[in-house]
Amino acid sequence: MNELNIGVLGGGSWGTTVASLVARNTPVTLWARNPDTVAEINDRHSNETYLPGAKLPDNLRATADIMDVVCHADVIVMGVPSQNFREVLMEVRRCIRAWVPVISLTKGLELDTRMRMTEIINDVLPGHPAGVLTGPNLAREIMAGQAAAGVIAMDDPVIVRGLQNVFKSGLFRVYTNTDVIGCELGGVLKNIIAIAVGMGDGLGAGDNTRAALITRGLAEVTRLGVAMGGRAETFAGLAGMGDMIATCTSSQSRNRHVGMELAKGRSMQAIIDDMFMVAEGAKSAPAVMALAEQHDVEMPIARDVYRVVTGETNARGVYRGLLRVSAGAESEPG
Ligand SMILES: NC(=O)C1=CN([C@@H]2O[C@H](COP(=O)(O)OP(=O)(O)OC[C@H]3O[C@@H](n4cnc5c(N)ncnc54)[C@H](O)[C@@H]3O)[C@@H](O)[C@H]2O)C=CC1
Ligand SMILES: O=C(CO)COP(=O)(O)O
Repeated sequence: MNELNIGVLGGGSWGTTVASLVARNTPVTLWARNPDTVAEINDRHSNETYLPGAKLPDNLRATADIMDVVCHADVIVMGVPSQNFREVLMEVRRCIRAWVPVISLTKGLELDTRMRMTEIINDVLPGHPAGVLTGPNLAREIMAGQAAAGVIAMDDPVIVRGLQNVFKSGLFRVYTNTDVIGCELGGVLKNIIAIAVGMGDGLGAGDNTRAALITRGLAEVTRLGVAMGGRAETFAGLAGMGDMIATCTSSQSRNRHVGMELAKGRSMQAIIDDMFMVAEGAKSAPAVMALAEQHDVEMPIARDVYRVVTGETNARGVYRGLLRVSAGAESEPG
């Protein structure tokens, strides 16, 4: 592969992990806004706050100067949370070079506009190829050297194959896809189902219940995703079912953790106040419900999560409701 300079923006769990993967293939610079994080990555090759115990590659360089990264980058990788995505892109716009692709790692929607991250990229940086790297990829596990697979999705089948080589390595298999909408929505929407599963697990639901929630959750996620322009088969792949399984069953998932805490009767605000990492599902829930309404798609599990997250009801009330609902055909909502 010709050497490309990759700029990764966001020094949290996933930005640092993806930068570490890329460092095996090509030069990479990581921008973190916190100077202490930058110093730790450069001097001690660690990021203990977000990836405790992980040894980062010696050739991973970090900087607190975003222009230092963007002005020289051949590819920009965005690893900041969804609600901060646009403001960081506005900075990127100041010196990004022509036609440099921008790849999102972010699994959320912008609350005010309900936009996906690649839509924001097209909005702020028109003409730059936009894509998403997604799939069942829990950061700490990947840093621990366990095998995983992801998907890179872009409209252009040639560019996406070129960028596949930037991210893939022996233990991180990267597939390509041209369904950007489907891949992106798979990552966004599973977070809400993971909150539902966390609530069930926290209330002592059984393995059968979890399997039912995941399966019916995937069905409603697929319905909205297809209504918004994604392909149904994408939701049966790594970006859909794969990420749904990983997030809904892992004790490492922040979204599932939120559900478990809600099951204790705690308020959303109290839970968020105790977390220093992002749980995108709680943030995106209102935007997802608005999109479901706009596209006339029924999402009963997501709606229940939304009602709990906004304090309209509590996890126990929703769980009792779930047991009362009578079922129709499996192909129907509900
Ligand atoms: N952690 C994981 O396993 C995975 C996370 N993701 C997605 O990646 C995105 C980022 O998540 P994580 O890295 O896990 O979150 P995190 O909570 O570990 O880190 C977020 C980072 O963004 C930084 N940040 C926040 N606002 C910023 C701003 N305005 N300017 C610059 N930096 C800012 C924070 O300082 C922090 O370093 C999320 O959308 C998440 O859903 C996707 C796949 C795996
Ligand atoms: O997206 C993820 C794994 O693929 C990470 O999920 P959480 O944000 O719930 O930790």
